[in-house]
Amino acid sequence: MIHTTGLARRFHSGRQTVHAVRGVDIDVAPGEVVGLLGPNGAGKSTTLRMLTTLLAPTAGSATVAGYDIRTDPLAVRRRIGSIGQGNGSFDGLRTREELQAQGRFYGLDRHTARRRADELLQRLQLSGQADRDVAKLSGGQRRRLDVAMGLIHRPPLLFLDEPSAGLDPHSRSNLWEHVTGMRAEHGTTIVMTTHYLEEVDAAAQRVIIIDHGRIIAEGTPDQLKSKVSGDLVTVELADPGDRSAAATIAAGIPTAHEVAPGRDAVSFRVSHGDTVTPEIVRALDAAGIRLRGTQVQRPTLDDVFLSLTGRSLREDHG
Ligand SMILES: Nc1ncnc2c1ncn2[C@@H]1O[C@H](COP(=O)(O)OP(=O)(O)OP(=O)(O)O)[C@@H](O)[C@H]1O
Repeated sequence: MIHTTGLARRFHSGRQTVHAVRGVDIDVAPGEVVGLLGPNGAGKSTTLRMLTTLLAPTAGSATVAGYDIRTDPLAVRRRIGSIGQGNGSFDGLRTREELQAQGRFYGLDRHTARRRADELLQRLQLSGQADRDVAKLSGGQRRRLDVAMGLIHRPPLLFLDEPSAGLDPHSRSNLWEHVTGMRAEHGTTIVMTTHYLEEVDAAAQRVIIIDHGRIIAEGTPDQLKSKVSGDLVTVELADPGDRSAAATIAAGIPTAHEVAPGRDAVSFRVSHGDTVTPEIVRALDAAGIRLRGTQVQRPTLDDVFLSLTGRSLREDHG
């Protein structure tokens, strides 16, 4: 669905050259949901703007939905939906009309455009605004209309650049419900960026981590997390006096590392916490050590970024 080779973009600002994207190779298969993750200024939006034909690359090549972004940008545009940062809607129309006009623009007949517009207005909680002037919508309502505009023609490939920005939690969850529904029903391919790591984690099958205009890692969220030092397993002891004996048993587990006895618990890292937990519970039980509980904490995508770069994504995004 997407194939890029050495895709790059630089900008000249004053005397300086900014290498926003420094040659990325991206392959996305039909039906995949891929998240682009990286700190502010990493090059995510620039990459999406090239793939959606809004910006010409300065080097490299890309085909999107079967067409070359350089030679066939119009063919690309007809096959994609794009919900970008700061998409503007046109003023002067009412909300429903605007959405229907967008559907008609993409070749839907009047009846289908109307039906889908009403469905999206309802899903994105804009039914009450259907007959209001677009110019009179609040910021959040306009944002939801932008989202609806990107979805009306049910594109086989959807780009979402920070789709949740400016949406309240309720609208955000409606948006994701609709997007995942589209994928389940129509096999929509989705490429997204979001600052909400939990959204990438929950929705993306594959994550591409970008930093300083380059891809520094990619894989499923689980693959990426398993490259980090592993899951944190904590066993809580009924008797704090058992902690050194428990720590010795934990240290004996193959692959266990960073064994840390606490006041009334012992924690350690292993690559697969869920499989190791029953093993340590059995070993502690056999040694007569009683437990109050166990916990397995999976690393987050932020831990992954931290281990790759020494910086936290959250430092940028709050
Ligand atoms: N039109 C432009 N002129 C000059 N520099 C630009 C331009 N657009 C982007 N840049 C620079 O290119 C780099 C990458 O920007 P980009 O917007 O792609 O990052 P991003 O990963 O999407 O960040 P964010 O998460 O903040 O949206 C930044 O250093 C940015 O300042």
